[in-house]
Amino acid sequence: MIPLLHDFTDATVLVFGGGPVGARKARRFAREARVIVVSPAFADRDFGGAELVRAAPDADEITGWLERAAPALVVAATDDEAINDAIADAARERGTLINRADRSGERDTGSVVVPATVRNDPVVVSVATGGQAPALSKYLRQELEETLSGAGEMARVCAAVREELKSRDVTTDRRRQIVTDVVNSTDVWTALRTGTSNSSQVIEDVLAEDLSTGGDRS
Ligand SMILES: C[C@@]1(CC(=O)O)c2cc3[nH]c(cc4nc(cc5[nH]c(cc(n2)[C@H]1CCC(=O)O)[C@@](C)(CC(=O)O)[C@@H]5CCC(=O)O)C(CC(=O)O)=C4CCC(=O)O)c(CCC(=O)O)c3CC(=O)O
Ligand SMILES: NC(=O)C1=CN([C@@H]2O[C@H](COP(=O)(O)OP(=O)(O)OC[C@H]3O[C@@H](n4cnc5c(N)ncnc54)[C@H](O)[C@@H]3O)[C@@H](O)[C@H]2O)C=CC1
Repeated sequence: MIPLLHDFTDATVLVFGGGPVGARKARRFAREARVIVVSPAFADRDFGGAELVRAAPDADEITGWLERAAPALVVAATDDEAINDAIADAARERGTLINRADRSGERDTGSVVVPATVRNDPVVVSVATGGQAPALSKYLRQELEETLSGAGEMARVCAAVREELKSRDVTTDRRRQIVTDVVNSTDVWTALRTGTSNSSQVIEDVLAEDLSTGGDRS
């Protein structure tokens, strides 16, 4: 499987199953998509503001739900394997992406996996284990949270520095070198992580340094 980032803005995600797993998937997609969760019962969990629809569709009613909701992605998170099979079949029939929460290993066309994800916006890192050890994905996600601390700020610093240097009379090679130096600078990481210097201060310092070295460091 090959990881891709998918923009779900303005799209609908249809989740079947209102247990803890359905809730987790709903929360995940609700940060971007319109999420509808269909289930006869709902766990006392946070569904991320998703629309909850109380119903227990039979296998032959699933296609109707997909036609009405026209989702970009369907999540099968019920505890009924036959229903999950019907959901996967109906999604495949429509060419809709399908995530089965009760399967790992071999996957059919159009099926997708939800990886463990850590964000420090706009930076995002996802982990998967080929379905072999979701608990390991979760563990590594927790480990990565520390590594990613300050990475969002660092991304904003790099973007601002690149933008500003593009408008100055600086060669491409030199611009790339400066940005690479910033990313590799322990001092900048420490400043951003500890808050001793904020991103605008760091940007100012880096650009002042460029001016003072006359732009001929390449
Ligand atoms: C294939 C996949 C399909 C998919 O759901 O997309 C899948 C399938 C299954 N998960 C199962 C079990 C558990 N899943 C978790 C947790 C997570 N599972 C997630 C993803 C995935 N799970 C996809 C593969 C990702 C990969 O490749 O690693 C995460 C990363 C993302 C998310 O769901 O949001 C989220 C962590 C989020 C986080 O915290 O960061 C825990 C731990 C816990 O709940 O604390 C357990 C119990 C411990 C264990 O068993 O490992 C079972 C057995 C069910 C049973 O025994 O009946 C199946 C079915 C099977 O294996 O057949
Ligand atoms: N991918 C993952 O991370 C994990 C996946 N699983 C798998 O996911 C399944 C769901 O896990 P939980 O949420 O813990 O189970 P659960 O049993 O707590 O929840 C299942 C939900 O499906 C609903 N449901 C039953 N029939 C339905 C129908 N016809 N239409 C819509 N909803 C229906 C139930 O009312 C219940 O709310 C498990 O059976 C297991 O196979 C379990 C743990 C983790």
